[in-house]
Amino acid sequence: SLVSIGSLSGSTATSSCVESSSYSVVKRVSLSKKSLRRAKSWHCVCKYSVTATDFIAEQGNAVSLDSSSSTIRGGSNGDGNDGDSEVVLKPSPKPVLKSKDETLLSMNSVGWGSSRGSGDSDEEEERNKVIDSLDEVLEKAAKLETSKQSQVGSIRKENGNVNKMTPSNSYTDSRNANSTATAGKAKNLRSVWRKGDTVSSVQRVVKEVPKASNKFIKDEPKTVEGAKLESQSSVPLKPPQPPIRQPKLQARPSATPPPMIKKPVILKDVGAAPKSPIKDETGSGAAQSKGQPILIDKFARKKPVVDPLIAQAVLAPTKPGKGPAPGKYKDRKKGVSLGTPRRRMVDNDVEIPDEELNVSIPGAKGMLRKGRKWTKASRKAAKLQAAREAAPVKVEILEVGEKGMSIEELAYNLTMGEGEILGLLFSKGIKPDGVQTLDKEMVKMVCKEYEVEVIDADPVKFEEMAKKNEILDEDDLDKLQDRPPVLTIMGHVDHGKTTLLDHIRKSKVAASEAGGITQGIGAYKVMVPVDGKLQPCVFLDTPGHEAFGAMRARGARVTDIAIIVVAADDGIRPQTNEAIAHAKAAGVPIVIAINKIDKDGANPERVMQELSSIGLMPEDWGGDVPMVQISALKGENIDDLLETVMLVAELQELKANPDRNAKGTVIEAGLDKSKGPVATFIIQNGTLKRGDVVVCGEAFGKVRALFEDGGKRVDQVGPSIPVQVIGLSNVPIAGDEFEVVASLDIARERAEARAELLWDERISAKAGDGKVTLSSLASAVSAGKLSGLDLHQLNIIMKVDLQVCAFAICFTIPR
Ligand SMILES: Nc1nc2c(ncn2[C@@H]2O[C@H](COP(=O)(O)OP(=O)(O)OP(=O)(O)O)[C@@H](O)[C@H]2O)c(=O)[nH]1
Repeated sequence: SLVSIGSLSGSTATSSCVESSSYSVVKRVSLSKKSLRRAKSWHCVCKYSVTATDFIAEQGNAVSLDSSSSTIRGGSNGDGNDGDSEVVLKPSPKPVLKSKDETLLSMNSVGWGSSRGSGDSDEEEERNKVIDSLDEVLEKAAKLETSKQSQVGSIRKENGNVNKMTPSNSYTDSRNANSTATAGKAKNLRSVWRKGDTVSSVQRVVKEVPKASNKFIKDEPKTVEGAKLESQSSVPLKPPQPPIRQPKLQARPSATPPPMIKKPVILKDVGAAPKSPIKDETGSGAAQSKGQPILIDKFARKKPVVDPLIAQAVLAPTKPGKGPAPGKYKDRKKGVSLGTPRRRMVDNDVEIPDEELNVSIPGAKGMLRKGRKWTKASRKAAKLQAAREAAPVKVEILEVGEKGMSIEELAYNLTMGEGEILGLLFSKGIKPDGVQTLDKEMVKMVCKEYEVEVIDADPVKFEEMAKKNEILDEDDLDKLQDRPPVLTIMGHVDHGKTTLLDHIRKSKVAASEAGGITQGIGAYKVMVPVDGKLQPCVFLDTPGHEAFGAMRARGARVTDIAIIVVAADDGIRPQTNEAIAHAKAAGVPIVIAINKIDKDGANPERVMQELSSIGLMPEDWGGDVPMVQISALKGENIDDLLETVMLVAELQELKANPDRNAKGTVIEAGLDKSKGPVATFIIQNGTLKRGDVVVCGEAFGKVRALFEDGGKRVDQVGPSIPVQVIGLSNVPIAGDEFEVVASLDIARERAEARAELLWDERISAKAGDGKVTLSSLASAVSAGKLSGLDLHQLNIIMKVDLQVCAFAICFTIPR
């Protein structure tokens, strides 16, 4: 009997063994598909063999089976339905378990012997495909075995039945012999698989398979399989590579993918040692025949290969003795010796510490007790250094408070001895025996002798500035809105402040002032063009006369930016310094307006030099103080000044909460014949409305009317806007803070409490004034007002139109 397995694509059968009946055989085979499938259900062995055949048929190939001796007709399957189909099948032989070697031997020698003898290449190709299909059969068998043990038992049982059913059939043709061998091989492989040693069997089975059957593995380098085999056989597999690499490592699928056999995914052991090329070749064929998806790290070969000798040299610890001795060389930057801790004591090389380098000690080298000598020298040097650093520096501007200054402190600031100051006082006819503290006027007199400028430094102003910052409450923080800036114009008298404001307001205030001197704070809301857009801002005009220092201080407290006007033909004058001191004390930015540049004798450069000498460095010279040269009379550069001021204001990020009760500061107050008590408020937060109940100092009342600076009556005013208020019980004090309260009772209660507090302060102040001290006497003498202790006091009642006028005359409030 002969079995011919060939490539019968389509209806062409090329088999030398069945030449005469090739067509009929093909027909039979095509008819036998169903029968073969049925045969699968007969018994296990038959199933295995038929499945292989069936698989080949499904692949579009026809298997010609011919037998001259024994033929099983389709009607013998037992169901009797396939009587018309002529199935040529040899019953499966009784399975005989063979050893692996026997199975393989039979497969190689017997199973393929006939086809080899034919020498037909088509037969070989067909044979290879059959081998692949057999592998598929093995895989399916293994699946069945492992998934359902119960089915395995039944299958075994069926095998026995099948064997019993066909005991008389003789297996003479080679096809059946091949089927038997395949079935035996399947069992052998299955048993081997169970043992876990899949490598050896798989390797041997695939060894003979041509490479054409597995195209997708062709491209893989042979070294990969070698590595795989070695890792399989001897080295345990490493954990699988991260899944990210897998898509890159998989081989590209071919146009007609070969049947894939599910095998354990084998990853290349990247870290494994390179394999010998001999193993690679054998292993490659095995892998290809299996059709296993082999994951290869394509980048493994690109990894730098380190020469073991070099690696050993790098990793080896440095040999001691070849490098420099520890501590031999020093780190130049740190001056610390490498490898050894820093030593304080010196050796013969004399390592001198930095702090001792300035001291020269003769004969230090080689001395036995050098450490002590150096220590004493360093102490001496440190003392000298400290003395140099502690040396007083003569001040050019001295801030003096209302309480004056002690002789010791004044002597320190003027870098002279106390005796020199006392001598000066004696020379002036003042005998300050036992006097420890000089009042403000005496300090001014002494400083004038030594050409030191004295400015007021009232700590109360700082406290009030702190109060100013407390204008905003926590509740306002999330309701803040932009508010117009409040700009205060300050400077020495007649330097052109009012003229400047007149030009900005297009008004003639300066011409109407009594004596040409400003006597109060004028508050004006002005619309200033900024980038072609009018923006509101508020100007406060303060008096420049010496008598109105309180006015300037008050203006500085409520302002956001101080504009200091300095006449270019006059330079810095006392009230210029005072205004600068107020602005600094208030912590507001300063903009310098160098005015009257149109006048003959104007020297703006000199003014800038003077300003820089007192700490106001012009921006043009690299400083941070903006200085604009203007002519208020002719209107030169006024726009530049306004632009600069608004830019500074923008940086201030001025905010307020208009949606709350108003609070602010009284900047001016008086008694009008027709209106009664009037006060000018500047709103610093919230909105003041007509009908609000306000309290400011000892005064309180309900707001009956509100007037803007132009005299226009309004119902309410917002933040930063100055407004004249009518309806107060009496005239408040300029500088008092005001706020809106809920009711008149609350306002009255607060006002009475405030009045009691002021009364106590007044009594204590009068008691202090009644004491005649040596200091006050000396001050009076130095002022040239009095001589001797026989003082005559004259009470005077002044009638003034504005409260500030009384301030200017008396310097203090005559309560
Ligand atoms: N040539 C010239 N004269 C000016 C200029 N600015 C002001 N003046 C004159 O200087 C004089 C004083 O000007 P005011 O504006 O009153 O000076 P002030 O600083 O306001 O004076 P007080 O308010 O009293 O401190 C006036 O006669 C002005 O005409 C200017 O730019 N050029």
